[in-house]
Amino acid sequence: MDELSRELDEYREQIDQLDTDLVACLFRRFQVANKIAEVKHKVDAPVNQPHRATVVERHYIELGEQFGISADFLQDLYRLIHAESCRVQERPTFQSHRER
Ligand SMILES: O=C(O)C(=O)C[C@]1(C(=O)O)C=C[C@@H](O)C=C1
Repeated sequence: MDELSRELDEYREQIDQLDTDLVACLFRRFQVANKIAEVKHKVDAPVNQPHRATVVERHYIELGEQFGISADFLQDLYRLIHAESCRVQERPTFQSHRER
Protein backbone atom coordinates (compact mmCIF):
# COMPACT_ATOMS: atom_id res chain seq x y z
CA MET A 1 0.00 0.00 0.00
CA ASP A 2 1.45 3.37 -0.91
CA GLU A 3 1.66 6.34 1.40
CA LEU A 4 -1.37 8.09 -0.12
CA SER A 5 -3.74 5.17 0.27
CA ARG A 6 -2.54 4.68 3.86
CA GLU A 7 -3.36 8.32 4.53
CA LEU A 8 -6.77 7.93 2.90
CA ASP A 9 -7.51 4.87 5.04
CA GLU A 10 -6.61 6.79 8.20
CA TYR A 11 -8.95 9.64 7.29
CA ARG A 12 -11.70 7.17 6.47
CA GLU A 13 -11.28 5.55 9.87
CA GLN A 14 -11.66 8.99 11.43
CA ILE A 15 -14.82 9.59 9.38
CA ASP A 16 -16.26 6.24 10.49
CA GLN A 17 -15.52 7.03 14.15
CA LEU A 18 -17.00 10.52 13.87
CA ASP A 19 -20.14 9.09 12.24
CA THR A 20 -20.43 6.66 15.15
CA ASP A 21 -20.15 9.61 17.56
CA LEU A 22 -22.78 11.53 15.58
CA VAL A 23 -25.28 8.69 15.71
CA ALA A 24 -24.56 8.12 19.42
CA CYS A 25 -25.24 11.84 20.02
CA LEU A 26 -28.50 11.61 18.10
CA PHE A 27 -29.43 8.57 20.16
CA ARG A 28 -28.86 10.55 23.39
CA ARG A 29 -30.83 13.49 21.99
CA PHE A 30 -33.82 11.24 21.20
CA GLN A 31 -33.63 9.77 24.71
CA VAL A 32 -33.90 13.31 26.12
CA ALA A 33 -36.75 14.05 23.69
CA ASN A 34 -38.49 11.00 25.10
CA LYS A 35 -38.15 12.40 28.63
CA ILE A 36 -39.55 15.73 27.39
CA ALA A 37 -42.48 13.79 25.93
CA GLU A 38 -43.26 12.30 29.35
CA VAL A 39 -43.37 15.78 30.91
CA LYS A 40 -45.50 17.15 28.08
CA HIS A 41 -47.86 14.20 28.43
CA LYS A 42 -48.29 14.95 32.16
CA VAL A 43 -49.15 18.61 31.57
CA ASP A 44 -51.08 17.88 28.37
CA ALA A 45 -48.78 20.06 26.25
CA PRO A 46 -48.38 19.55 22.49
CA VAL A 47 -45.31 17.71 21.22
CA ASN A 48 -44.67 20.21 18.45
CA GLN A 49 -43.76 23.61 19.85
CA PRO A 50 -42.95 25.86 16.88
CA HIS A 51 -41.63 28.79 18.96
CA ARG A 52 -39.11 26.54 20.76
CA ALA A 53 -38.20 24.89 17.43
CA THR A 54 -37.40 28.34 15.99
CA VAL A 55 -35.14 29.09 18.99
CA VAL A 56 -33.32 25.76 18.53
CA GLU A 57 -32.98 26.36 14.79
CA ARG A 58 -31.39 29.76 15.48
CA HIS A 59 -28.95 28.08 17.83
CA TYR A 60 -27.90 25.73 15.01
CA ILE A 61 -27.34 28.70 12.72
CA GLU A 62 -25.25 30.50 15.37
CA LEU A 63 -23.16 27.36 15.85
CA GLY A 64 -22.75 27.19 12.09
CA GLU A 65 -21.37 30.74 12.10
CA GLN A 66 -18.88 29.79 14.84
CA PHE A 67 -17.74 26.62 13.10
CA GLY A 68 -18.01 27.81 9.50
CA ILE A 69 -20.79 25.41 8.50
CA SER A 70 -23.47 26.48 6.03
CA ALA A 71 -26.68 27.86 7.58
CA ASP A 72 -28.79 26.17 4.87
CA PHE A 73 -27.24 22.81 5.64
CA LEU A 74 -27.81 23.22 9.39
CA GLN A 75 -31.39 24.35 8.86
CA ASP A 76 -32.08 21.26 6.77
CA LEU A 77 -30.33 19.08 9.35
CA TYR A 78 -32.34 20.54 12.24
CA ARG A 79 -35.60 20.16 10.33
CA LEU A 80 -34.87 16.46 9.90
CA ILE A 81 -33.87 16.09 13.55
CA HIS A 82 -36.92 18.03 14.70
CA ALA A 83 -39.28 15.90 12.61
CA GLU A 84 -37.76 12.73 14.05
CA SER A 85 -37.82 14.18 17.58
CA CYS A 86 -41.56 14.86 17.20
CA ARG A 87 -42.11 11.36 15.78
CA VAL A 88 -40.22 9.83 18.73
CA GLN A 89 -42.25 11.93 21.18
CA GLU A 90 -45.53 10.79 19.63
CA ARG A 91 -44.57 7.18 20.36
CA PRO A 92 -45.52 6.68 24.01
CA THR A 93 -43.07 3.84 24.71
CA PHE A 94 -40.02 4.88 22.73
CA GLN A 95 -37.21 2.46 23.47
CA SER A 96 -34.02 2.06 21.61
CA HIS A 97 -32.39 -1.25 20.77
CA ARG A 98 -29.79 -0.48 23.40
CA GLU A 99 -32.36 -0.32 26.19
CA ARG A 100 -34.11 -3.59 25.28
O1 LIG B 1 -38.02 21.71 23.40
C1 LIG B 1 -38.93 20.89 23.24
O2 LIG B 1 -40.08 21.09 23.68
C2 LIG B 1 -38.68 19.67 22.51
O3 LIG B 1 -39.52 18.77 22.53
C3 LIG B 1 -37.46 19.52 21.67
C4 LIG B 1 -37.73 19.83 20.21
C5 LIG B 1 -36.44 19.44 19.45
O4 LIG B 1 -36.23 18.22 19.30
O5 LIG B 1 -35.66 20.31 19.07
C6 LIG B 1 -38.85 18.99 19.70
C7 LIG B 1 -40.10 19.43 19.55
C8 LIG B 1 -40.49 20.84 19.68
O6 LIG B 1 -41.29 21.25 18.61
C9 LIG B 1 -39.31 21.71 19.85
C10 LIG B 1 -38.05 21.26 20.04
